[in-house]
Amino acid sequence: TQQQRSTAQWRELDAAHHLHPFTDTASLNEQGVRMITHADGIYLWDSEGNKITDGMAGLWCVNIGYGRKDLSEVAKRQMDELAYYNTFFKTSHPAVVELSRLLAEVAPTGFEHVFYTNSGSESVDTMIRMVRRYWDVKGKPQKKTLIGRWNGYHGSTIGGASLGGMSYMHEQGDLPIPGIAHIEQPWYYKHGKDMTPEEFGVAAARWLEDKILEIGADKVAAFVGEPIQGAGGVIIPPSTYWPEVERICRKYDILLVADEVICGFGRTGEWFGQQHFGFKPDIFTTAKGLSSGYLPIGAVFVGNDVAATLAAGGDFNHGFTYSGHPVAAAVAHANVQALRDEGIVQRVREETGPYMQQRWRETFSQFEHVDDVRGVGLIQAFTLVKDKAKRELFDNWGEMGTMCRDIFFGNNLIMRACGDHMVSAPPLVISKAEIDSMLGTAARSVETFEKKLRERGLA
Ligand SMILES: Cc1ncc(COP(=O)(O)O)c(CNc2cccc(C(=O)O)c2)c1O
Repeated sequence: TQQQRSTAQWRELDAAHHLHPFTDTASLNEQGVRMITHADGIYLWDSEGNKITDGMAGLWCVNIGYGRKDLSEVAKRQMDELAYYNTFFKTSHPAVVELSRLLAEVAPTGFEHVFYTNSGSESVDTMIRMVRRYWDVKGKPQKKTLIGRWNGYHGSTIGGASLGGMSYMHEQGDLPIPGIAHIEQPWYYKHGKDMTPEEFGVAAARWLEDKILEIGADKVAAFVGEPIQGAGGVIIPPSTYWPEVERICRKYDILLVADEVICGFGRTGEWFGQQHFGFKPDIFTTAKGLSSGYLPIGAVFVGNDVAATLAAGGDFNHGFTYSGHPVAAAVAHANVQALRDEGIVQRVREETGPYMQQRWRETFSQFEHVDDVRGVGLIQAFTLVKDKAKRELFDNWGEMGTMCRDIFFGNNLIMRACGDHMVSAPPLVISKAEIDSMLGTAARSVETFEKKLRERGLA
């Protein structure tokens, strides 16, 4: 078993040797990390024995919940049988075949083919290369540009970070790469002005048409978007947005790609977010809930006509050592099978999702500095605002979110601050009683936050 150390010793060694993602290392090392040592269901425990409610399912990924010994048993059995072999050079293995069959079953109709990666970013980079290859094979090699949204998130590889619309990422590494464009995000609360949500949804989709005409449809390869923008702060487009986006993509003959890394595998109550919004992409990218984070694995679901076109093009010169890794594939198979056969996705759609959405709105609509209370299935958020009546946001975007997030964390409830949006995406196995308990803690935390605002004369 693991070497037992004091929290202080863990912290010291971590500070000495471990570089964390998306972190200001110097400031982190001043405060020291929180050592998470165990987890079960929707709960984490830290090295000081504190029990923490994980309102974020890790990083939006532990859909099946923590502590599933059946998954660790599958991992051990597969590792003992075949710990690794590759899927290059005309070889395959039972684990990846069984996973591929299962994924074709749970996928929306028209998706029979899956390409494997190790992460969401690698799924996005794979998609970028597939999309450009598709148009080469179609004899339109000048169709290269992919359009994403500002404040969209598609990962941290060169391609994913370029396609994403986080400018603070573009500034580091001279991104975006050539052939990437962005349009404004469908954030009704900020851009909706005097339009109804339905009118705004169409208007926001038309921004895509404007961009296509600006670039030239003959140069545009694809439009890429998350059904609901996750890391951008749970930006839920009006119902009219995605059908209008799809219509525009068909009109100008550009591929439509859904990034389902967060929305996939039951998060919205449907298997995939595209089904909640009623649109059909040509390709979609996944990771996270595919294995519930138990092992790193991603998958690109390739629509039948894109798959046929790629196949007609002979060698597709792309792939990874661990594409279809046997242990990751076996665990993903067990995870997806459980999400389906234990009725977990169905329960989100029919029971716990509706319950969370009702209780979430009841809990947060009462606060003076909370607005745009929103959510679908088990992904939900609200925005911290300066003046609700005027729909006025706070200055210094993100400062209030950080302060509020720290209050939550101090109450042993993990939520995520994306700017001044407070967001939550708990494991899909959360019960109604656990929802009530989580929201009780959350309400107390927001009360403390508003008290702090008044003390600082900000409210
Ligand atoms: C829509 C989407 N696409 C791609 C990725 C990249 O996946 P990988 O990280 O596995 O390469 C993501 C990942 N999303 C993500 C990753 C890490 C942190 C947070 C956060 O909200 O704090 C969000 C994502 O949300």
